[in-house]
Amino acid sequence: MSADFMLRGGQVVTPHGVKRLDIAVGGGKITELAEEITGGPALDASGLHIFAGVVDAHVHLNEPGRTHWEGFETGTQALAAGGATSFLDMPLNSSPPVLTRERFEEKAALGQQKSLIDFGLWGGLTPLNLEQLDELAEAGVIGFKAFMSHSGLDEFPAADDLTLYEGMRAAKRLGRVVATHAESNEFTRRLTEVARAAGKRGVRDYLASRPVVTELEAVGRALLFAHETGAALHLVHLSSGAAVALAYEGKQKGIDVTIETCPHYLHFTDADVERIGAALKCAPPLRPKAVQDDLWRELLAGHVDIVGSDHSPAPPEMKTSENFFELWGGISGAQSTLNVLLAGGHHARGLPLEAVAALCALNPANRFGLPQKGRVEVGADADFALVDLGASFELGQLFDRWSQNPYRGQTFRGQVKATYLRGQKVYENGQFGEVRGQLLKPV
Ligand SMILES: NC(=O)N[C@H]1NC(=O)NC1=O
Ligand SMILES: [Zn+2]
Ligand SMILES: [Zn+2]
Repeated sequence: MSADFMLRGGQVVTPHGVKRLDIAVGGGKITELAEEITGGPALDASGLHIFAGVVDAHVHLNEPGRTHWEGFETGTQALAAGGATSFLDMPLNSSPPVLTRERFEEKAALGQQKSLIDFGLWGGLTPLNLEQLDELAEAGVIGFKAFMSHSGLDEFPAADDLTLYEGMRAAKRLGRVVATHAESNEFTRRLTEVARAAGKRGVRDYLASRPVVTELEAVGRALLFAHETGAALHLVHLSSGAAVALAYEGKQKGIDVTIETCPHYLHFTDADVERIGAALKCAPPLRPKAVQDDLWRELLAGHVDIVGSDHSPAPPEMKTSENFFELWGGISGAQSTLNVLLAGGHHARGLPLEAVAALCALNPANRFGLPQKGRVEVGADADFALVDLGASFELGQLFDRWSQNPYRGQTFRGQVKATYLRGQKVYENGQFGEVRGQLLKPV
């Protein structure tokens, strides 16, 4: 196929290392990678690193039903500005949540109208919809998301043990992954009740109501069920090095498990929650520095598979209260995953660039059945994030729905200059292209 254009002169971050390569793009795909490709037209990428577009496996865009919290338009602008070319949307906090084929089709249609980048949809696994998992798989969900503790929304109830176990049996049969929010319901609910009954309402009281042991207990149980059912398990947003270590032990014993953490656990600590407040409330909560150090150690050892943003904004009135327990739990981070991995990972801790690319692009694409995504290789989609690796900057221009973004004003080294989706420019210098995303189904 003749090329539509070339990207010339860039340092290309391939799964096999960083190389000075030219890239030819034709029909939205990468058609050739070579040290020198002649012909034109060409874009000059000299001085830049070319990463595969980020595949953000964990995003809440809340449309339909809670578009005013965050929707496809602003949410995907933020993602694209952060170098993402695809994302996997969670079945909540859109309302009603994606528990049936009908809700899947509804959200898929909205995304195809409004999303700037490609997207897949998670379906829910709750006690309400065990009977609908087959139709969701047939419709094309990436996998099934279950909460092991209260989700924050009564319309998406937590999966009790039997629901989770039966859900995993079904997922195994259907060839889909089960993703779990792993915090113990028993533990977190009781600790919350006791604290609130005693009139506690501060940041430290909230943090103390969700200690690491509540995460470890749930991770252990999810691993047990995955072991017993043979299901593929994806542990979302692990917040502690100990939880990663426990899950990695399970993986080494042969459990089919992947391990996710989020940029906020890598970039912020409990001390930041005290300083910044509501914008950093999340569950599981941010941890002390020593726990964060453990988490980085696990990540640098290669025990973390995926870094996803868990972007989950809410309107300011839900992020404003004298009582920290009453605030919405969820962090706005769609735009800054690469920044955190490049500054905190590559520059500060020596994380190789191909490991950065694996964590936020290649590994999620592989895990969730998207072989055309997440890699700069011939035949893959021409999805790129063009990065000025040496540029230090203050993150000021944020495109997500609300201003309560804890990354505002943070300084990073490693800046996304432009993003290409299937060969089309979707973002450059604060401006967005006319591109529209397509629905991704796992193969
Ligand atoms: N419902 C929802 O978005 N919950 C997310 N927010 C958060 O802080 N943790 C979550 O799981
Ligand atoms: Zn969660
Ligand atoms: Zn989430």
